[in-house]
Amino acid sequence: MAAPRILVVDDEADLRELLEITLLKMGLDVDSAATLRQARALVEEHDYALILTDMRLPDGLGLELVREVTASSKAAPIAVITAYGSAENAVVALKAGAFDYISKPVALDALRVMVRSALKLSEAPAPQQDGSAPGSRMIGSSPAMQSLRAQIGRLARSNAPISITGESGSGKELAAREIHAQSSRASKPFVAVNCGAIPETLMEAEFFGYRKGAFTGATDDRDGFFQAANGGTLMLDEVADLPLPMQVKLLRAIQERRVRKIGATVEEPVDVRIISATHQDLARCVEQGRFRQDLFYRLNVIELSLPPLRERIDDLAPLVDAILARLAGPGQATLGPGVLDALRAYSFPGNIRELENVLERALAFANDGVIEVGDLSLKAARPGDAAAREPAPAAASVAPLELAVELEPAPAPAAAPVADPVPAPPGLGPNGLPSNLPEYLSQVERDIIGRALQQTNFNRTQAAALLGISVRQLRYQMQKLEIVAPDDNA
Ligand SMILES: Nc1ncnc2c1ncn2[C@@H]1O[C@H](COP(=O)(O)OP(=O)(O)OP(=O)(O)O)[C@@H](O)[C@H]1O
Repeated sequence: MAAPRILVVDDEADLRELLEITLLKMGLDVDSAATLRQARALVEEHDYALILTDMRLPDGLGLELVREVTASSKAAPIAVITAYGSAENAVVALKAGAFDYISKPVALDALRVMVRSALKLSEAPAPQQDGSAPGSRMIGSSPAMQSLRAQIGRLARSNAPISITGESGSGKELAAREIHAQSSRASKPFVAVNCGAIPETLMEAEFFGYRKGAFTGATDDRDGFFQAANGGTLMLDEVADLPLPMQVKLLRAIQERRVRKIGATVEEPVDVRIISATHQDLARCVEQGRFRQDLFYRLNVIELSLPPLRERIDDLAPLVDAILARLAGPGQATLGPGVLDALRAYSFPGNIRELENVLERALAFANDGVIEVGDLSLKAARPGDAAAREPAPAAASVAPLELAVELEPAPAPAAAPVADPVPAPPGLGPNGLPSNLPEYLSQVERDIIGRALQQTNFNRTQAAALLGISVRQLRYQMQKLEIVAPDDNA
């Protein structure tokens, strides 16, 4: 079999030669061009496994070649070589369709990694006729889903950072996994990190790892998320929750493609593709000074927006079938009359995760695996639920099982003093005082947080805003008080 053929486009003879030698040593065939004109002629004539072009050429910009190659039917992966410190150029090239970029002075180890990654693209599994990838878990064939699949297929052929936006539970992580699975990185790890769930003090160690003895308790060397995802994809979920000091460190790691473990003296190269996701408006976070503009610019090279379930309601029936088959076994559960219509009429603020929870709960109530409208619990919260004690907006009407269990009222309160106009909260003794103050306060806090979550349909950002605390504080309290939201177990 012929060796893959690479085209190097650079007017600097020394650099061109260095690249040629490196690629030849990797067992590849190499053509080279010193101008755009020469490059165009070669691209016309041959099929390249990778094109590597400098940004500035004597007769034009490498960016022009990026645009032409990306638009052509051949669509070979094309990577750009950018001058040191010109991050903007790299971002512009990635947006124009470049597969990846490499900065001058060219680090040969990084070059080799990039070339191997490009070569693996041709080995990636081919999409099926409907545009879905083999083994895909993504269900739906609505126009919105078809367009999403096509975008995912294109994005999988690049190393550019992607920012996925979409409502809670709309499938952001699933889309990120799909991109990874269809990419040349598929055989390497996909690591998803919930940025809002890591205590601030542990962040650096979690992301970059540490050396033995770096701090008290560091009894062994440990890798961080970057090392764990090396060669693969690192998904930063709820990226808007990253504290500002960590944003600076993350930006550096992304730009330099190197990280330093805590306590280490040298940096190590890492090759990860970053996919970030949030249900917040990151641009707004930038305006509000909560998110660094430079990091936003770096993460947001390509945007992928996931439609909410209510905007692709045609997908509801196949989704219900697939979820029921997964939960009960194929053909074991069916829908009674009117159930699909009831589901179609519902707005699903929690999207597909909420649909999964609704069906799981309904199955628990269903007789002989036949789900009736009444089993869906789409309208009223159960008596005794936190939501039932407080008027909640219509959208928050589903009483999720897990939270309901967690929010079960505390042991029956003793009678409140007769003169007291306010009913005594649960857990108070006959003297109107709690017998265990910390336990009592935890219960009050648990109850209030539960109500805020119910009212906002488990949107942690909104719940935190209602309570005047940060999302981080809310997550921390939820963890401490063992409040489990339905989506935590999905
Ligand atoms: N198109 C789809 N087909 C089948 N299942 C889906 C689809 N989209 C999402 N799901 C399922 O819905 C659930 C939620 O998806 P996912 O975790 O990807 O959402 P998310 O947007 O990342 O959520 P969050 O905003 O809470 O981080 C998962 O169980 C996922 O497998």
